Amino acid sequence: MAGVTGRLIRCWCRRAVWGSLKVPALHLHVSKTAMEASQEDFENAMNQATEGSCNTPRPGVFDLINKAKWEAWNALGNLPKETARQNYVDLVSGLSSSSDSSSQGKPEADQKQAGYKTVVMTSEDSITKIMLNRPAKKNALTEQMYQEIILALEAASKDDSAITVLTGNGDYYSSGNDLTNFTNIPPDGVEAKAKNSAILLRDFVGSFIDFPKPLVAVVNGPAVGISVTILGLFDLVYATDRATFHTPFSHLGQTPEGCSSYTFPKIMGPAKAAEMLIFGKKLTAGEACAQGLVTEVFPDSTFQKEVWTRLKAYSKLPQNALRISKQIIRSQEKEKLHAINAKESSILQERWLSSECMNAIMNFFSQKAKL
Ligand SMILES: CCCCC/C=C/CC(=O)SCCNC(=O)CCNC(=O)[C@H](O)C(C)(C)COP(=O)(O)OP(=O)(O)OC[C@H]1O[C@@H](n2cnc3c(N)ncnc32)[C@H](O)[C@@H]1OP(=O)(O)O
Repeated sequence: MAGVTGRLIRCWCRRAVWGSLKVPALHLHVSKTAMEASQEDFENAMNQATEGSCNTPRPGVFDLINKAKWEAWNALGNLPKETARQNYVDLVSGLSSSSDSSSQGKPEADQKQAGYKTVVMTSEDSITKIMLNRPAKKNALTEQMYQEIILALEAASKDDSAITVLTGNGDYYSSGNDLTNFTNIPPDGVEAKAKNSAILLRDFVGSFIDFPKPLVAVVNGPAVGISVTILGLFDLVYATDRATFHTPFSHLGQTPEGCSSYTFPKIMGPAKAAEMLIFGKKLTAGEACAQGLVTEVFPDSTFQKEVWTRLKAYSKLPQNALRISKQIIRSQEKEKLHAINAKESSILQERWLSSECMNAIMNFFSQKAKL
């Protein structure tokens, strides 16, 4: 903790608390089919799609395993970001359909998809589950996690599942943005960092706005910050009675994102939305349900069983009808949501450079101030 605090104070002296966001050109050549691809192929494709072309020093001659991995990643060369992402998604989607055909007679088989480091993506019973997987850090969202969730949603949108679920591993759903995202200064400066983070935020929220199938949040515990705001973009939100919903933006010198400046007043009315988004009132699961943010609350002891039984039944409904109904509803205001997302992201880009925001983050790390 002393190291983190010292680093933050040094950053503060330089008027910044930002981390180095990797926004390199992304490169990937995928020539194998999904069935031919190995775990290492998936890892290299994922590296390429999230981190860009090989950017680490070549391992020493005796480090045989890492040297082989490095050479495979390096061999992928240079491709534009969008191509790298698309190639990764094609590889993963291909795996999903080939696995489905090869596992006929074993329809219950849980198809775990390779390559992700911060989320676990599985498909079973026509449901694709994306599970946030940093339980020791309360599933706080790192930059890599935002990027992997974007990729996972893109893959889920193309696989043959009927429903997609986002949930968390461990006692938290998510503690929101990982505050260490703000701790290192990149060589190109704090303003560039803020700009790149705003782009990542806009892309992340945009992938929820555009998601074409029914999207369900299985809120397995407390939720904070952006993990709460994006709930307004889900089709169903099931919560354990242990969950709480907290958007402490003013406490952090920040402002609402995830389209919540629009969706929350619409869902719960302006007064209740203001209490959450401006004054940081934390809601219990029951309160969030009464205000329309949560669809239904379940006792923690039976939460997983009841929710998955419900979702399995829903996933048997005709898939095209599910998808088309979702799209009719979303199409009413998709453009508006994108405009709101862009505006919220651009306002946050400014807020992240403010002394209010920097002080709040330093406070968290130096004093271990809890929300
Ligand atoms: C691309 C950028 C996009 C940005 C989009 C913007 C989004 C805005 C937001 O999301 S605002 C919300 C930000 N979140 C917070 O401020 C939460 C901060 N965390 C806490 O207050 C607490 O950790 C807690 C209340 C969530 C949980 O408290 P508890 O006592 O139960 O647990 P610990 O504090 O001991 O947590 C265990 C370890 O996890 C680390 N951790 C938890 N949350 C975060 C986080 N958001 N960022 C960074 N680290 C987090 C915590 O520091 C502990 O680590 P340690 O074991 O190494 O000490």
